[in-house]
This record gives sequence, structure tokens and C-alpha cells, in this order.
Amino acid sequence: MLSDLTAGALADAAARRESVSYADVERAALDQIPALNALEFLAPADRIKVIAEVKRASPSRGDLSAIPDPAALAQTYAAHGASTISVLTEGRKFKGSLEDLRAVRAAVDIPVLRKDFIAEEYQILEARAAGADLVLLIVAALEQDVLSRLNTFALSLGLTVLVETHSREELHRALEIEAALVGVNARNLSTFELDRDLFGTLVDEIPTGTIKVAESAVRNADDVRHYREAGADVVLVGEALVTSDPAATLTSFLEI
Ligand SMILES: O=C(O)c1ccccc1NCC(=O)[C@H](O)[C@H](O)COP(=O)(O)O
Repeated sequence: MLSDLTAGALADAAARRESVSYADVERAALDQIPALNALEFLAPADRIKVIAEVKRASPSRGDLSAIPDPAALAQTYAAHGASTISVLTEGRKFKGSLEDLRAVRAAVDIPVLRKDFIAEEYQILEARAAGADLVLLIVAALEQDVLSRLNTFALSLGLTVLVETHSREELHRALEIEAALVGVNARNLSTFELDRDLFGTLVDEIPTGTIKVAESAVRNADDVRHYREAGADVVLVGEALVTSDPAATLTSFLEI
């Protein structure tokens, strides 16, 4: 499944490249105002922080929410305490786009993450050109040399990298590239099963000073508490926000 998602994302990037060349997107990326330092926004604090996601649909859950105005949703998230906005830009299964990312970027003054299946430099340039401050790199989708190369490339553009892991081996690969922002995703990308305890089994191996993000499977405030008690600095939440009153739900998450 992950290889299909990545192959689809690469094919879509290749299609966009027909009209926007590498040189064009590089110029647009370098013309942007500097990226916000997401590590400052997500730094450990005496309360949990939330990366709030703009998520219309997913392979595991199908359609979640139409989200006619992603900018307005992002403004609601920001107004109710989100520290960063995640925008799913994958079009085939998640019904997202770079247009969503641009709209969100223009609407909020907190960091914006391009959440996609990134496997080449062109996609990172697209992210920066659209105003992203962070990109996601999924360890399971990348050979170690490619992970390292893309991480270095993203950092060179001033981006922050969220390095996503699903196992001890992947976590060690993330630490090998000295990731400053490490995510443990509860969703098994082959079976889509959720394991809220995975974060807790890996967290002790994440060094002090590294920001620890628990990704996926937050459905209510108890789940946020569970991740917080296990040691999460940040939770990344999609479905629970887009399928409810996002202001009330986010407020309840930040009260724990
Ligand atoms: O959400 C999916 O079904 C999915 C399937 C395959 C790869 C990635 C997938 N989701 C991306 C994410 O990581 C989540 O959108 C994010 O962590 C939020 O998860 P949730 O709060 O459970 O919606």
C-alpha cells in the first residue's frame, strides 16, 4: 500500500513537472519568504501541542469530510490553539492538493506541514514554493541513503522535517539522520490497524531534546491523555477534528 501511494504521488509530481519545470519550481521555492521555525512552535512545553490536519479522505476510512474551505478550517484550528497545521496534499486517496496547501498558507501565521508521500527533491521544492514550513519523510517509504539525502535537501531550504516511523528499526534510522522532530505513527501502513501503544513502546529510545510526535488514532481527549502520559510532546490529529466541531474538539484536547 505504501509503495502504491508513493508511486502515485511520484506519477502526479511527474505530471505537474510537464508544466512546471524543476528550474521553475526551484526559483519559486527560493523566492518564498523564509520558512517559520516549526521546532520553536512544537518545542516541549507544560501542555501537549497539537498538529491539526486538513484531511478530506483516507485509504483506511474513505470520505471523512468535504472541507469546502480548507483555509477557514485552518483558521479555526489556529484560533483554538493548534501549533501547526498539517495539509494532506495527496490527491488520489486523500483528495488533497497543493492548492489546499497554498490556501492554508495564506490564511494562518503558524507553521504548515506538507503531508504527502515524498520521495524526490521536486516534491520538496513544490512544498516550499507553496509556502510549507515542514515536510514529512516516511522512513518506511525510503531507502536510508534517499532518506538522508532528502532530509539534507529539505533542511537546506530552511524546512523542518517530520520523520515518521512505525517500528524500532525505523526509529533508529530516523535517529541516524539526527532527526529533530520524530513521529511514531500508530497506523500500520499495510493493514491500517491502529496501535495506540506503539508510541509508548518506542518513546524511551528517542533522545532528550528530540521532539516526540504521536501520530494518528486520537479519537477523543482520553487518547490525547494516553499519548501525553506516554511522553508525547505533540499529537498529530486528523479524523477526530474533521468529523466533529473542530473548535470544541481541539479545545477539549488542549485542556488535558
Ligand atoms: O489515514 C490513513 O488511512 C492513511 C493510510 C495510509 C497512509 C497514511 C494514512 N494517513 C496519514 C496520516 O498519517 C494521518 O492522516 C494522520 O496521522 C492523522 O491520523 P488520524 O488522526 O487517525 O486521522
